[in-house]
Amino acid sequence: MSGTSPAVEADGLHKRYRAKVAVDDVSLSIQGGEIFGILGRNGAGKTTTVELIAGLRRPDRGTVRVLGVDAHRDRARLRQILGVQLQESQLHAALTVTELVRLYRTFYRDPLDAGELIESVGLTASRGTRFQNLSGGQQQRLSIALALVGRPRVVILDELTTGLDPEARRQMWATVAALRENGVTVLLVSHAMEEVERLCDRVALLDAGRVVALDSPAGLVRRAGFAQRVTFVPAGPVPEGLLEGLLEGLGEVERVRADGGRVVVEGRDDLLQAVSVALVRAGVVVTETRGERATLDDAFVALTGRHLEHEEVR
Ligand SMILES: Nc1ncnc2c1ncn2[C@@H]1O[C@H](COP(=O)(O)OP(=O)(O)OP(=O)(O)O)[C@@H](O)[C@H]1O
Repeated sequence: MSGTSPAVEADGLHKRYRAKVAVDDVSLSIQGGEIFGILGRNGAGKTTTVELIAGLRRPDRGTVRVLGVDAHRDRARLRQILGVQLQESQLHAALTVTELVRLYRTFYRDPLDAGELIESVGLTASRGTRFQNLSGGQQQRLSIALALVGRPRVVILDELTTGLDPEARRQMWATVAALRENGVTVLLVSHAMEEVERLCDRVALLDAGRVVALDSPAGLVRRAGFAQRVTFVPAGPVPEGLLEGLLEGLGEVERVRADGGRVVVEGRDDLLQAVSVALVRAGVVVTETRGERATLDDAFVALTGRHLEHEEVR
């Protein structure tokens, strides 16, 4: 591969399941050594997109090249350069960690050493444990190990931290960051914006099968249209329009709106300080004051009118 040709080039991908268009004209160009994220709501078409890139599904239209290899015409060569960890991998439940790694080693010409690989994902102490008896986090780590066993130059990881506790999630992020250090290109599918913001060099936001924006995480967050947000609840009744009038006069404020009982102020710079001082000076008592940066979710709302993550009932 020359230094400038992309590691993954997907062009005009389209996939329909009967009446449902899952992927609608998706084109992506991923550079070597990038951690590239695909972020979207449940059902946005993320998994279908990466299955098309991995050569596991045939597109109705469009082409995929991974390091120059046609993903649909040359599956045998693709398998040697691409590692794939998909959601809910179907592994032989009765085999142990070591047995599974040994089995997968036989699929590749120049596989990694079994013991070193198991060590690198922190499973040495569990190497004799059957897959079905591993914790969720251990199963995830094993599935990453199996995606890496053939020394792939490109790796696809789909929802790698879903269902993991915070500690296991952080370990997984460290594993992915280490892949980039070794020059591996990573295509990371997620609906968790924190994960994508931390790890990815660039992100494609997918909605209803289409790429609605593609940029660095910071570049995407700028699409939110504001940098800071302050919310608070007035302690008592406030005459209508008073707060809006007071706050809209501040240089840092871009927008003020009511959201139920809360007041939401969007703007920039040290918004929290500016708003707090103005409220104190005007003698308005407030509670539950919170200042936060704009996130990828705010950008997603600005682009699509909907939130990224479902409002799940907890
Ligand atoms: N095998 C299939 N047959 C029919 N419809 C499918 C099939 N696989 C996916 N779909 C539909 O296609 C759309 C895209 O699904 P896909 O799994 O690619 O989305 P996703 O963004 O990965 O979602 P999730 O985050 O829930 O995994 C969804 O509406 C889904 O219901």
